[in-house]
This record gives sequence, structure tokens and C-alpha cells, in this order.
Amino acid sequence: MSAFPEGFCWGVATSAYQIEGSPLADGAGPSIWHRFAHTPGHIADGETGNIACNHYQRYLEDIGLLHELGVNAYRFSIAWGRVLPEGRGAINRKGLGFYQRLVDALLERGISPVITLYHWDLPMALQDRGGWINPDSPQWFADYAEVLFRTFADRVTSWITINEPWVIAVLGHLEGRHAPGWRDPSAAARVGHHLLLAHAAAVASYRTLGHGQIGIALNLEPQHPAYPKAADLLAAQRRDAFVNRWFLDALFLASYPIELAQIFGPAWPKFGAVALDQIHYPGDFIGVNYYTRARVAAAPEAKPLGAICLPPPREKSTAMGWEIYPEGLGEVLGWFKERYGNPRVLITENGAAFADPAPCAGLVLDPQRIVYLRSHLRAAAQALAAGVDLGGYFVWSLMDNFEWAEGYSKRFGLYWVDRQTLQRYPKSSAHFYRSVIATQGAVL
Ligand SMILES: CO[C@H](O)c1c[n+]2c([nH]1)[C@H](O)[C@@H](O)[C@H](O)[C@H]2CO
Repeated sequence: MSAFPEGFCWGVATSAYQIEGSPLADGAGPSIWHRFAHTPGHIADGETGNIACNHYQRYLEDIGLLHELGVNAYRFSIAWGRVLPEGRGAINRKGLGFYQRLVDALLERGISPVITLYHWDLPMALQDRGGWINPDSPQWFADYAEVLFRTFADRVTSWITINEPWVIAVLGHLEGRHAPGWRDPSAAARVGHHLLLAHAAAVASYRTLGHGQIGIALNLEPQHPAYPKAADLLAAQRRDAFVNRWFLDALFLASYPIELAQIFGPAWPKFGAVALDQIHYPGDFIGVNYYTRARVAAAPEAKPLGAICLPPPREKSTAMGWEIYPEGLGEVLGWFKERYGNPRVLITENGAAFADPAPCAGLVLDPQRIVYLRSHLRAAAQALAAGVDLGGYFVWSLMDNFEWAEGYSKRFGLYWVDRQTLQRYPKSSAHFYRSVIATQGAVL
């Protein structure tokens, strides 16, 4: 019996800097990840996205892999700097042309493009104007989005404005682990707000230019007390406000959790009612990027949250050290039905990195990933049966790629990529996912 309805959106996801390579080809302007990766000490093994998976040259081959999987959708991002090398102003027709060829080739194969406008690779030229702390950044983004809405108005009907504003604000501007590598609480708070304003401006623009659906993708992670202690419960609630409700409440309730002013202290801006009303723009769907949960223990010395996350037992961990916890996907999906008016939800990322073996006779055996995907797909099916308005599921990722600060050491793909030859090899999880799609989940 099929666990998912006819018309369910089955896809895989990637992002430009992680797979394309050729970051400066055909007039493209460099991104902040080009600069960050080329700065020694930021990326494991000193790797960069200069080559990545060379998708910029091999995109037709990769569309062949999508066809082999039987997906009906493909989520990818557009590199802003390929289209607008200076981030604003003159359009680089060669850069835009790559994405036009990619979209047309997808459509020829009956695969719906789901385009992420921004997956972390801000043009360096805009970073040199302050980047996302600049109050003009929402307009920069809306102008860039308009170029793409007009270019693809007749062909693309599913858009994601921004991938994981929390990661951009926190990893990029508070912890400094991602580009642009800042460690500034005030900047992080303002970046988060400007990203929400940018999302709202792009949604408003799409309402006049497009006739499809547009949303945002959030990284969401249940925060559970490590032990049945009041202090751990309070720490988990604080971290839930910081990781999850910061953007969920802003988008759906037009308010920031009160904990954020306590967490950020004087670095938290005094947002007025107008500013809060401007960020109340969830769009047509919400994208959920789900990987794991956190087990939170109180730690007064661990400023500013007063909380730490305990590592999961090794036998329940992925190669990233993240706990394998499929129940958490059902919990997160339930939030939308219980708290936020049951909007349309897409699982825009779900997957895992494991220490995959090298190919043998052209196939990589990855049983752990099959177990991971099966358990999470079952959780998604249960949420759907419980009334969550779930419209689709995207595996992260199509193929092994540049895993940001981890370089190429962490493999999330359904296809294994030989780092010497860039040859793609199917993993057994690709065959599993193909069977899930072909049976609408009946094999789960
Ligand atoms: C806590 O995980 C985040 O939700 C998350 C995990 N991931 C992401 N966000 C990003 O959207 C991808 O670019 C990463 O490659 C992928 C795997 O790390």
C-alpha cells in the first residue's frame, strides 16, 4: 500500500558552491565562500570549491543520474555571482545561460526545477559593502530575485528564497565557522533580521511576477533535555528558542521569542512593531531541513545560552557526529500542524554522511544510509497520515560534494564521487530511493 499520495514531490537537493566548480568561469564574480575557502585554516585539508564535482561541465550527466533515480523534482541553488558578478547591476548573460540550459534540460526530462535563490554564496562585492548587515541587503536580494523570476517565469514554479537563515546568521556571523567568518552577536542578530526582510521582499516580488509557489528553508532540530532535570529542561527551551523559534515565530507569528533578547543581551536590536510586521511572510510553503536532534544539558558557564549539547552514542551517530533520530522528524513536522496553522511543508533536506566504502564492481554498499532514509521516510509517512500537509521530500544529497568547513571528507551523496576522476558511482541507497519513488513508498 502506497505510503505517499500520487503527485507527491520526490527529489534530491544540492547547492551551487558545493557541486559546480568553476567559480569564476564565464565572467562569474567570486563569492564569500570562494574567499573563505581560499583563506588558510578554514576548510579541512585546505580544500576549496574550485573543482567540487565539476557539475558546471558535467550537468547533463548529472541530469542523467536524476532520471535514473526517477525523481520528479530537483532542488538546486543559483550562484548569485554567476548572474550578477557585482551582486547588483549588470547581468552576466553567460552565467545566467548556464542555469537556463540546466532548467531546460531538466524540463525535457520531466523533472521540475526547485530553485534556491540563496544557498550561502553571497557575491564578494556585496560583502565588501557590509554584506547582510547592510540595511540595503534586502533590496539587493529582491533585485537579484527579480532577475531570476523574470528569466524563468514561464518555466519554474517552485522557489526557495533563502537556505537556513539561522546557519547564515549564527555560523557565519556569530561563531565564525562559515563565511564570512565573523564573531559578532550584534551582527548576527541584524543579519537574521535582514534575511527575513530579504525573504519577505522576494515573496512580495514573486506575487507580482510569478504564478507558482515560494517559500524558505529552515534547519529545524528538536531540543530535548539530556536528563529529567528542571535545569536541563530550561536549557533545552532556551536552545529551542535560539535554534528553532527564532525564525519560525518571526515568519508565522511576526514576533521574536523573548528569550533572544536575554540570550543576545544588549546586542539584540530594539525591533519595532513595523519591523516585526515586515518579517511576517512565511510564503506558500515552509522548507524543513531535518537531520537530527540535540540533547541539551544546563551549563551556566557556556555563554550565552548556558547550555551544551551532549554527543550521542557512537553506535547511533552519523559521520558528522549527529544522532540518528528519525522520531525527531515527526516531532518537527507536528509543530506545523499544532502551532503554525498547518501550512504546506516540504522536507527540503534529509540525509546523512557515513564512512562509505569505495566502489566495488561499480557500486558502493551503504546499508547505514538505507536504514537512515527508510526510518526517516517512515516518520514522514506517519506525519502525513496524522494530517501534516506534507508535499515533498528531498534527499540531501544527489552526490558527495563540498561539505563546507569539512571539505570533501564527509560524504552525503546517493552517488559516490571519486575525488581523482570525479566519476560518479551509485550507492545502494540510490537504488533503494529509486524503489521508494517507484512504489510511492510501498516498499518502506
Ligand atoms: C544541522 O544540519 C543542517 O540543517 C544542515 C545540513 N546541511 C545543510 N544544513 C546545508 O543546507 C547543506 O548545504 C549541507 O551540505 C547539509 C549537510 O551538512
